[in-house]
Amino acid sequence: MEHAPKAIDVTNDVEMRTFNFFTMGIDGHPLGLHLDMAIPTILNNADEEQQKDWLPKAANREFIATYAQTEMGHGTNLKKLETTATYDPKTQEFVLNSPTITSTKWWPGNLGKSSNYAVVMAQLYTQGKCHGAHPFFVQLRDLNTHKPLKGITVGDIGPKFGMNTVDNGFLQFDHVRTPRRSMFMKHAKVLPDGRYVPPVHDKLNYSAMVFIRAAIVSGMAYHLLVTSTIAVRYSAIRRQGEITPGAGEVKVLDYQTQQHRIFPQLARGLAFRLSGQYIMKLYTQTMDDIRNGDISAVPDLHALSCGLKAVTTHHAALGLEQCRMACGGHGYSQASGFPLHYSVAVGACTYEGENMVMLLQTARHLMKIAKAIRAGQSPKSNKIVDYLFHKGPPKCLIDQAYDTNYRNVLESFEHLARRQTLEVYDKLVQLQQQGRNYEQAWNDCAVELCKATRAHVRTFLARTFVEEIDKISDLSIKSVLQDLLQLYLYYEVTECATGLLEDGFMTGQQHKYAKKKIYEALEKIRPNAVSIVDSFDFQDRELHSVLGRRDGNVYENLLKWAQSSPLNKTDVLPFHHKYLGKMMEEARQRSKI
Ligand SMILES: CCCCCCCC/C=C\CCCCCCCCCCC/C=C/C(=O)SCCNC(=O)CCNC(=O)[C@H](O)C(C)(C)COP(=O)(O)OP(=O)(O)OC[C@H]1O[C@@H](n2cnc3c(N)ncnc32)[C@H](O)[C@@H]1OP(=O)(O)O
Ligand SMILES: Cc1cc2nc3c(=O)[nH]c(=O)nc-3n(C[C@H](O)[C@H](O)[C@H](O)COP(=O)(O)OP(=O)(O)OC[C@H]3O[C@@H](n4cnc5c(N)ncnc54)[C@H](O)[C@@H]3O)c2cc1C
Repeated sequence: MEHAPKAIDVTNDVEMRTFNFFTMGIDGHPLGLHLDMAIPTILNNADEEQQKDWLPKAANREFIATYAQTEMGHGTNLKKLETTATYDPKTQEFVLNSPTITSTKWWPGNLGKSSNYAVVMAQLYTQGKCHGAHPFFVQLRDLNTHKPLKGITVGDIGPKFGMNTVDNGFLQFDHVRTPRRSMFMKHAKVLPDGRYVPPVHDKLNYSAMVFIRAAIVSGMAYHLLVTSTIAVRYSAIRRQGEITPGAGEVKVLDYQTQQHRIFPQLARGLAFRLSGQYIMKLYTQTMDDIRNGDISAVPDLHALSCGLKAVTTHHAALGLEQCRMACGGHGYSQASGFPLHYSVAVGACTYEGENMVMLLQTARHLMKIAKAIRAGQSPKSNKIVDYLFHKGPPKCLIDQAYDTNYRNVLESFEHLARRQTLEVYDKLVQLQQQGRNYEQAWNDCAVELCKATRAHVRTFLARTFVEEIDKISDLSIKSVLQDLLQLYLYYEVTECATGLLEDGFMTGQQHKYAKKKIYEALEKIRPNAVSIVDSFDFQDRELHSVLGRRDGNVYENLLKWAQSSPLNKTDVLPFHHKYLGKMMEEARQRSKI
């Protein structure tokens, strides 16, 4: 029986339970976009009167709304969205139109068959001028018959890589009229006579995307912790091969390679959860500030949410695949749950802002800071980026005898982020001095810009993990989490080793030291591994996995699962005699000739 120390209550909180509702619900939940994007849009973009009208009905589920922004021809470049909303002052209505095939709204979740309302992002035209993409709250289907309203063509976009129980849909408008007040009017407005009133910040209409980007960080934590649970539990019952000849087959979890494959995903899951809580708090605080007229935190929130979303989704996608591969053949079965979790999780690398584009958004923010640093300005007491202004130690100190609170490791991450940020900034300047325009220079530095963002986000994730573990008072829990923290930090050191070795900051000896600390951490985590994942208290139904069952009865239940397949309802299927049986009979006849 695996060692069972005290449970660790890391993810057993309401939010993660809520997340499960969202995420597992996303795979087939008709209210997914209603809850995740339509309601946040109403909360942050509807004025008081609109909120009074729409919010109670939305919360009461008197209708189902989606978030229809992406079009067949454009997802990233919102400036080029083609759906138009043209104001008609005579009737005080907007006319929504899909002028081209590529303007067809394409991808919105639950649009195909479930939703009867949508937040529609459209280019706003009034008094002959285009004011860019703005959100409108539009009814799509009759509330009683659920039939599409006049001028609206809507349907499902067909099977996808995953999430095939979500009716992602398409939507076309043929000069559909909607009242002036269907435009979200908290930030920008169009007056009855057609005059446009601009918002205090032209990106406040994008807040629903920011909410999801922030929420996705915890979402990725959830996916990593779920799949690590499956992989750890299965690896603790699966026996295969011997370590000591003649001593009997070992649990595959005793192989160092198995630990090196799974435990870092566990550690990253915790790291992402802690940063996920931070960014969600920053989102909530920023939305409150905006309500009070203070938009100062908007750029920080945008930059951090884009970077965290891109990094955590990427690592979650890789980590889930590692957990699957660690479970051998049964990991490839639908019975494992991995296909479901993976196909839901990896969608987040694309939706809510494709990862490359998100990394580059954060890089825009970093380049502004680099410019200020090169201009000799001092930091503006912003804990997320202040370290970039500081001069860290000239050499890596991770192998010093005492590294209180991993200060030396954090300074290594800070060094890499600082160097990468400033070097790519200097290259940007140099290319422009050589005659390239800014946009071309930017594109020629894009890969290095993405690296700067990754290094910056790594620093944030690591610092947050260290700070949050330091706050834990229960020493038995703290010691277990410190093992995971040690693994996380030194694993990240090896992951960015090229950057640390490139300028001689870290030595090969120190890289070897980092690896030693990883192997040490793996050994310390091994006896607690099953208890750590059990402490997450995921229900078997959440895991969707025969391999990850809490009772560990994999083999009996794997056979039961297989036998329940429709294919096994009868011993001989009709197709046999119709095709294979006939083919073999004919072959036998031919061989007798
Ligand atoms: C009950 C509540 C319980 C709590 C719930 C939490 C539970 C906790 C646990 C976990 C929850 C997990 C949930 C997981 C989620 C599952 C559900 C998922 C459903 C979602 C399905 C998918 C939906 C979609 O995909 S919606 C469509 C998404 N599309 C995009 O993201 C488009 C990407 N493109 C853009 O955003 C923009 O085009 C751009 C940013 C790339 C470029 O902007 P643009 O204006 O076009 O041009 P640019 O010149 O680059 O920018 C100009 C300046 O504006 C700044 N800026 C841009 N965007 C923003 C912004 N959003 N905010 C602030 N500032 C912005 C930019 O930095 C530029 O500034 P600068 O100063 O000039 O640099
Ligand atoms: C599962 C799922 C659910 C979705 N749900 C919704 C929804 O509910 N509502 C909604 O409105 N949308 C939704 N989407 C659409 C999603 O938001 C878009 O797919 C996403 O924004 C990317 O846009 P795109 O698909 O047009 O790709 P593109 O923007 O065409 O990008 C294609 C490729 O080009 C690269 N690229 C594009 N622009 C740049 C650039 N400036 N610099 C560098 N590289 C660039 C990208 O990195 C990407 O690799 C969903 C998508 C998926 C997969």
